Amino acid sequence: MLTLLSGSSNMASTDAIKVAVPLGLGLASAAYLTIKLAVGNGFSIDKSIPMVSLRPGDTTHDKEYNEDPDAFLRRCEEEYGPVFNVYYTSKPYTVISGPLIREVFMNEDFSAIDAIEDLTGMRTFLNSMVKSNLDIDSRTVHDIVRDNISPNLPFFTPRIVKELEKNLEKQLGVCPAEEGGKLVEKPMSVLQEMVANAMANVFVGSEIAQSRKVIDTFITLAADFGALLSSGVHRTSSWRTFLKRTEINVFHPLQTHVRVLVEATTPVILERRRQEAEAIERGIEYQRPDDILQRLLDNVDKYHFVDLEDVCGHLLILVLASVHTTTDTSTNLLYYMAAYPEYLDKLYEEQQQVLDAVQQERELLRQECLRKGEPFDADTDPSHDRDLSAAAIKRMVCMDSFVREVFRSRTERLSLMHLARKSVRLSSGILISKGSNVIINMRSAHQGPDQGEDVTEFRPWRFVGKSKAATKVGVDFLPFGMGRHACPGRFLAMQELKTIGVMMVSKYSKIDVQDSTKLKKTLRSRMGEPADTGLIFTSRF
Ligand code: HEM
Repeated sequence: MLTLLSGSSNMASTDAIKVAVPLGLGLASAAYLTIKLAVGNGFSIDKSIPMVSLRPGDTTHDKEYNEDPDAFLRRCEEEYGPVFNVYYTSKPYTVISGPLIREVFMNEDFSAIDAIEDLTGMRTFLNSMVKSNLDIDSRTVHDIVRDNISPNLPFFTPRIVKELEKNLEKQLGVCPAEEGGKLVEKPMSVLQEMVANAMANVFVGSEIAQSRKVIDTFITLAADFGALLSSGVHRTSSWRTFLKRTEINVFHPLQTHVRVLVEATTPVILERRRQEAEAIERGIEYQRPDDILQRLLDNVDKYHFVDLEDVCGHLLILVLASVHTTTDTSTNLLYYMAAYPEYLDKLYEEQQQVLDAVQQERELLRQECLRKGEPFDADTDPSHDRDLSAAAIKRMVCMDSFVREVFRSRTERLSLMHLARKSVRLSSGILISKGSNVIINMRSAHQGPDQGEDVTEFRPWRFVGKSKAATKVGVDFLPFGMGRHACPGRFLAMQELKTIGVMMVSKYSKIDVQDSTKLKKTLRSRMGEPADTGLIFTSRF
């Protein structure tokens, strides 16, 4: 049986660390975008790869890119074709565009995790929270999500909806039109509470999720992690990097969060064990709590965990991958709703139509039950007719398309770098030599011919009727990567994002941006970049 606690408890206060570089594991590349680095491995040795010309006075391409990423990349593609070299964030990258992108994601010799590790030393930080699965290529967290979260979303959805609703009510509530609505200067903090509580409920169960300390850990972990990471990457020499990594290895600063989770989970696990033993003694079936913590405890051998600290460390890696990414994108979704108010009523109408249809179908089932003299069950209980179930949300195709279009429009144009572990020759004949870095031209993917018309415009119904659900990854949709390493949490993330969207349009008829001059910049903000203007919400009723 799993030992609850090991003897060691390397701890250090993270109080001194105030700098926040928000981060999710899968989006470590996004964190990378927030930091400028002056070291690199050099370009591929293939001299046929063209180098993009620099503007007079520029020493890297950063300035030109940042002024207008689309215009810069269009120029590069027109002048040099699909593969070209740039200095981006002061670092040498070979940009891969169009159909060749697939060859990067489908070839295990290109490693995203190596590229991130090379830049940030992220593994040292993650490994400071866990004791097993320390290999850089470990798939454990991926497998935990794939095996336990994605297939069980319909069961988790009612809890997610309840938490999102409760916290939206608590944080925002009624915003009367006659009072001019309610200004929220930092909408992200509203979403943070909603998402952290929903995730906590799924990950550790409702009892532990009631702990304010646990919720705070879910919220601040990404910031603390980002702070450590950024202090690790502002390095000028390998000596400083070595010192930083040694410090992490010795003091384990993220252990503060592990301790919080261990302390909160220990009494609950002991009580669960007591109840299980009692059930066995009485010969009755033990109702296993349905959360990820319990599933991990039940599969200690499968995932090679060594003790509860280790289980909690893995849960926190999951938190890192999920809470901030989902909070950030749902906040951004609200800014899109503010920017395109003309679409909100259609989204509201869609949800009413779907819920009406579900209600009618359930009414037919009820009549059938009455005819047969059978009692009502979960599928027929009238009090759940208008629940935002996973099945109901799935039928809201306009909302799905809206969210996919937000991702298509917002996603950073150069992203998801990969390091070549071995030299790779692309089908075009170009050689990406071992140790060099490639980066994906998202513009070519997200504004390519597959996207239909007006590819530079926001067209929220672009994907309706096209069998391109927001979770469907491919070379035409890369916010979650693709191939073997594609984000396994996207099903949960999308479920939450769409639920948040549905709740927002049903409760609020209008979302206005506080300072409309800042709106355009906010829509294209990078993952983790705080919006510097608030939102004004007006209740629908
Ligand atoms: C809007 C929210 C999210 C975005 C934009 C996002 C994006 C990404 C991206 C771009 C990757 C890297 C894919 C690649 O290397 O090709 C990734 C990986 C990952 N994501 Fe997410 N993610 C989100 C939410 C989540 C959630 C909710 C979870 C967990 C429940 C999660 C768990 C993971 C894990 C475990 C990986 C590593 C997969 C691997 O290396 O095999 N993500 N994510």
